[in-house]
Amino acid sequence: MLSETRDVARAIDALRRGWAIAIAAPGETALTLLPIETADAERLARFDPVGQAHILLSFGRAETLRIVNQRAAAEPDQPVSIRREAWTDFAAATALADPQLDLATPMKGPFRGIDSPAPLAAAAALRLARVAGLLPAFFAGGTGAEVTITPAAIDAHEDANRLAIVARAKLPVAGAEQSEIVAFRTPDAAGEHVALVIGQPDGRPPLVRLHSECLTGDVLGSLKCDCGPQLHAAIHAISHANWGILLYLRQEGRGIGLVNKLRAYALQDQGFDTVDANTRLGFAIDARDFGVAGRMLSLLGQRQIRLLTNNPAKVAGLEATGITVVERVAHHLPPNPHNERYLATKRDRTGHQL
Ligand SMILES: Nc1nc2c(ncn2[C@@H]2O[C@H](COP(=O)(O)OP(=O)(O)OP(=O)(O)O)[C@@H](O)[C@H]2O)c(=O)[nH]1
Ligand SMILES: [Zn+2]
Repeated sequence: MLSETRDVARAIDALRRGWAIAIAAPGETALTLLPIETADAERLARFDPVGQAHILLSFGRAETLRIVNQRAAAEPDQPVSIRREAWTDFAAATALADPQLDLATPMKGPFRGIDSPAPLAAAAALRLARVAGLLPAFFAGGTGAEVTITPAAIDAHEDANRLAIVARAKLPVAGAEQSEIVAFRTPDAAGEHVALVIGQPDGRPPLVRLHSECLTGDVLGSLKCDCGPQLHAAIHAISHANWGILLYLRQEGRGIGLVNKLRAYALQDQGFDTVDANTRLGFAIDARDFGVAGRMLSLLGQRQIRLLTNNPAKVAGLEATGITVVERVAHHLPPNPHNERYLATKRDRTGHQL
């Protein structure tokens, strides 16, 4: 497994450089894949010299493009494969992959859906695109893969159970001077998650906040979301409660990565809300893996917690990992004119208790 997960790291690197990879699932022939976002016309010509390749999109993206209606067999959350027609040159494929171009290129198609020659590999490819921070859209079925991996190796690469504590030190922070920072990582995946343990255990379940990284909110003070104020208010609330844990999870943009989150912001500039923006890009509304948080709490010896959140899906996601949430504690911050719509969408479309 060691060399297989190393190959996944090589595959992620290849995708980001615009090189082809292959995914071989049990019982399927290997599917070669060229990421549309990082390819170019020349690479496409090399990948698909005779025009045999097809295009692989996520269900949400295909639905946005009105492709799935023509495919009775299409099932939600299953990737959608369409034929590469004579008109589907590199520029046309880019317009299929990137929703930022939807308003500029409204006329697309006609499309012809096909049965994927390798559905398990296709689904794994879309998972890997998210991990790589790329648009989930590929040319598939060409030649010239740099590396071949399996879906199981992708899962192992992302396996939260492989997280371990790698460093810990005292870290006095504003609002909580008696704090210790604990760093976690896995042998493979890039994100280094941290926990801030505030105060001393007092026998009661800790007050816990799961904070997902938000560069724009946490560092730049963005007013588009509520992350920055929530982060600081959480530290104060935990400090006030005597003891608890802030988990700072490297799951930017609810797990789609910074660049894709900024693409979602660009779609919001065009009028779409946060939920529709993610769907148009081809991602789940919330792509986070709460197994990471569950594993971190277990490693800190805390399996019963009080959770600071307005998001019932977070409670459910954590409980599914074996952590008991004895109490949900609301975490409301005053809205501002820039995040009013975002907060309303969370309330109306993702079940937040606001
Ligand atoms: N994809 C996407 N991510 C966003 C957007 N706005 C904020 N985020 C990300 O959402 C995450 C914030 O989630 P949390 O603070 O854990 O909040 P939550 O799931 O809404 O639930 P609470 O615990 O109630 O705050 C961060 O990773 C942000 O980067 C957006 O418009 N699109
Ligand atoms: Zn934010």
